[in-house]
Amino acid sequence: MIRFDKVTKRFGTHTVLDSLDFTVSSGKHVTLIGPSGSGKTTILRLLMTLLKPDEGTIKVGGQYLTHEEKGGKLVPAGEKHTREVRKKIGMVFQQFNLFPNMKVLRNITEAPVHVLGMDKDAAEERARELLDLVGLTEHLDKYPTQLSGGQQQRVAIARALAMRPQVLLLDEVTSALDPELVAGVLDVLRDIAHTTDITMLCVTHEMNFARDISDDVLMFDAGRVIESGSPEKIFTEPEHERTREFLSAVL
Ligand SMILES: Nc1ncnc2c1ncn2[C@@H]1O[C@H](COP(=O)(O)OP(=O)(O)OP(=O)(O)O)[C@@H](O)[C@H]1O
Repeated sequence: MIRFDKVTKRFGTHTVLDSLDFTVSSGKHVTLIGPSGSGKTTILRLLMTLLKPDEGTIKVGGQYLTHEEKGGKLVPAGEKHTREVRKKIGMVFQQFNLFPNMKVLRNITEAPVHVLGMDKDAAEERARELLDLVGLTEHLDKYPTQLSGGQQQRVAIARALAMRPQVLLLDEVTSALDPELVAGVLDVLRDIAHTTDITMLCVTHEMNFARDISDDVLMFDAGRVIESGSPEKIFTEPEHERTREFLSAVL
């Protein structure tokens, strides 16, 4: 579902991703862990097309994201092509990023109606289902500021799902929350992971979160995946010295 093929990303002379290869199969929940500044968020920003790779290709759902095939050749993608492929991806950010001037229900229906051209009633029906899924049915008529951080993040999850993405990117989604609100958000994500066939790629510093929802954990260091495997393997029997050092610092 996601394929990075020899992706290099530089900021000036700093090579953040160094000929990076990795894949996330359809329906899998994969977590990226690794030291701060190692390039995890850069991977998500590339997928959101907020950044472009300097070298290499990225595929989502079998289609090139930043390139397209024309006359048998691979050329940089036009905006229309990128927008189409990008629609397969939803993202939840650390800082919820809800529209402050819109009530909860409208936060969720806005993009389906105005970007996908969905019928307003159908979008509202779907939004109500999603609010039920994230446990916020009784809050649909409130503004974001009337909700706790955990509730706002659950709205942000519903909003991302309203676009019916095939892939959900989660960037440090619990790190801006007070500790007592983390569990509610994790429960919702666990539920989504277990009851839908959505592909998930998560970046997190919370190892319990990684353990809870991942099929696979990718340990990332100096722009490359240095080790990958099931959460049990990575957390209990890491093979690589850098993984052991990293885990002993964070666990
Ligand atoms: N727009 C940018 N311009 C210049 N340098 C950048 C930019 N974005 C990221 N970087 C640098 O790229 C490196 C990787 O950043 P990134 O945010 O991807 O790391 P990370 O692994 O997600 O870190 P953290 O765990 O702290 O969020 C860092 O050294 C960062 O300073």
